[in-house]
Amino acid sequence: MKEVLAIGSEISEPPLVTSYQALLQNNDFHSHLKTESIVQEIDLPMIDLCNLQSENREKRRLCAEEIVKAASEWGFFQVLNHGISLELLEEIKREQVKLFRLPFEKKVSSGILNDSYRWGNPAALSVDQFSWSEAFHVPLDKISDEDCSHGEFSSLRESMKNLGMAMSNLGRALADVLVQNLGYSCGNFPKNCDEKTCFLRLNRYPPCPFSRPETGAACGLVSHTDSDYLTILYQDHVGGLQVMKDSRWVAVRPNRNALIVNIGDLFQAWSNDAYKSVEHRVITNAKRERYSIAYFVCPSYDSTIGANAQPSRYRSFTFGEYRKQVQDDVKRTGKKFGLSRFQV
Ligand SMILES: O=C(O)CCC(=O)C(=O)O
Ligand SMILES: [Fe+2]
Repeated sequence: MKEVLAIGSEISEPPLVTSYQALLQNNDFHSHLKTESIVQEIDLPMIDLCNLQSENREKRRLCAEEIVKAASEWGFFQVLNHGISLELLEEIKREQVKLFRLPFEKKVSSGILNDSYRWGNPAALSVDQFSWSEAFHVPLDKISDEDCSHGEFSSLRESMKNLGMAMSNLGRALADVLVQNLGYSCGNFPKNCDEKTCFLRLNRYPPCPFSRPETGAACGLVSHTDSDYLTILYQDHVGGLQVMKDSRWVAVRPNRNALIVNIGDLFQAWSNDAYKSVEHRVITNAKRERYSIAYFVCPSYDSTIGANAQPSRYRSFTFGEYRKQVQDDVKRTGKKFGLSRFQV
């Protein structure tokens, strides 16, 4: 496969084929493609959030019950009437397309969006750790930085700011429901989550010539759980997100009116496993590129995350310790061990 990247080149694709050359030449890759089973497409539980604001107490109670049930049984759900306009979501998608069409060289080296461009998976040691994607990963407070404006991208900055604010409100409303359900007051949770610690990630999954979606190969984003409290995701119409349900992968049918919400590791620990942080991954498409945007609710690194209920299934740890353990594990083994490292 041809993938030449000359200095000063205008090519916008990251050199994924070149970076995975050794893995692609390995026979394992082709046997891996054959071993996965067919993945069924499903609709995630759908929750209409207009009932959360209802004057009718019973409607509010039922809506909260649906959120709690989905967070406990699936760890993933979709929300409608989430308070973020379709216009804003479509606008950010247009801006995202423009951003990723920049030449690769520029994305890597011009410091755009807080110098947060990442691509592929440098830690990949085998085919199942293969990541066919590129992303910008920006803390909310850096969106407004001068560095992030970059002339032609001032409209991107504006829509990211608006989206960050709207997603932060939505995240808080959902966290309130989940916290109250466990009998705690919602005022101080999630603790120490603010503009410095929460971030937006703009994802792009280039078309992948090795894609076999019917068998679940190859990965745009390897199987993982999110290392945060809560994630809110907007995906385009292409599809590719898969979620682990009852020990099987299921493919999430895209819905342009809905946002996807998932529980992260920190909420699972905090809730003493009442809510589930579930493995998910993204499968590439052979012909079409895919875009998504994720908002991650994270606390400051010195925040302590412990389970509240006793006996606690987790020892108390800071978010900083958690991140470091995850990074060390990934570097050493190519895999994230996550919460299992902190179980008592
Ligand atoms: O792009 C997607 O659908 C999922 C992204 C995701 O899981 C993540 O960024 O952690
Ligand atoms: Fe994720």
